[in-house]
Amino acid sequence: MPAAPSSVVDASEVALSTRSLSLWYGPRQVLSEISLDVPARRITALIGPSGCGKSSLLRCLNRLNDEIAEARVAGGVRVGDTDAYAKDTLVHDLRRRVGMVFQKPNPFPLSIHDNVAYGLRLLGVRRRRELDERIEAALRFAALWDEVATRLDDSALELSLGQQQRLVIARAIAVEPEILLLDEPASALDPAATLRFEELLHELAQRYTLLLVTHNMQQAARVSHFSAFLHGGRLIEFGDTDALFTNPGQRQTEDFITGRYG
Ligand SMILES: Nc1ncnc2c1ncn2[C@@H]1O[C@H](COP(=O)(O)OP(=O)(O)OP(=O)(O)O)[C@@H](O)[C@H]1O
Repeated sequence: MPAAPSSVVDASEVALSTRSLSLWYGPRQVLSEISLDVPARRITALIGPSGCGKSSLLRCLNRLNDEIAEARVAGGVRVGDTDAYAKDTLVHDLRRRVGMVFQKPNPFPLSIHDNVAYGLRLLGVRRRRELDERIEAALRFAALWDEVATRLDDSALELSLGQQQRLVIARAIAVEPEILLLDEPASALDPAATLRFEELLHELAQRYTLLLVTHNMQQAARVSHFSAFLHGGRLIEFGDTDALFTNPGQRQTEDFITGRYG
């Protein structure tokens, strides 16, 4: 694939890339020719006004838009060496490699243990000991183990929202993804849980590539290494977060981050 015009990183560090990615819902085009290289093991924030296509872009990356009958995609998405839209790409494998966390925590109505075991069992992990070890490792990495170790058989729905969001992260990382797509994952959390969650994002970025949609500019500036600004379904600017926030290259970016619109 040719290099993205907005490329800011060495190709060896790219975990996921899009080339001229466009998306339509029926006749309406909502993404136009997006070419983006997402750096590996870094946090990239996707920012932009409501309706600019941030969630739609995330859903193209693990092919969740396949579930929307009228959605049509053009252009390319690569995850590592895999062409996400190739005929022989297995969608369930792609979604294991590219996990997703939504705004509202969505634990299954199962026990805490079985939520994290879910994907592992689908992968064929059956032995109790291996399951338990991997569940503990995932819960520890998601900074939830200490709070749930003695109540793994309780319903996940009894956890607080902040705990549920960390459980969903544990569920996602238990199957060893490469990339986590996070769609406003902290917006339902209170300020203390949000701070805690942001610390967790930093921990996660040591091992995984994170792509984070956020409406909160302070959060984008605080937690992300790179930022991509979308407007009207187009990628307007992509770069190092500090540089983009202090010295935006485009007028539209400046207007957005200074709160002049959106
Ligand atoms: N399933 C769908 N069918 C048709 N149109 C859709 C669908 N989902 C989103 N859209 C439209 O696509 C455009 C982009 O929406 P999207 O949710 O991706 O934007 P966003 O930047 O994530 O917005 P927000 O910040 O408000 O969450 C919007 O105009 C929206 O109405």
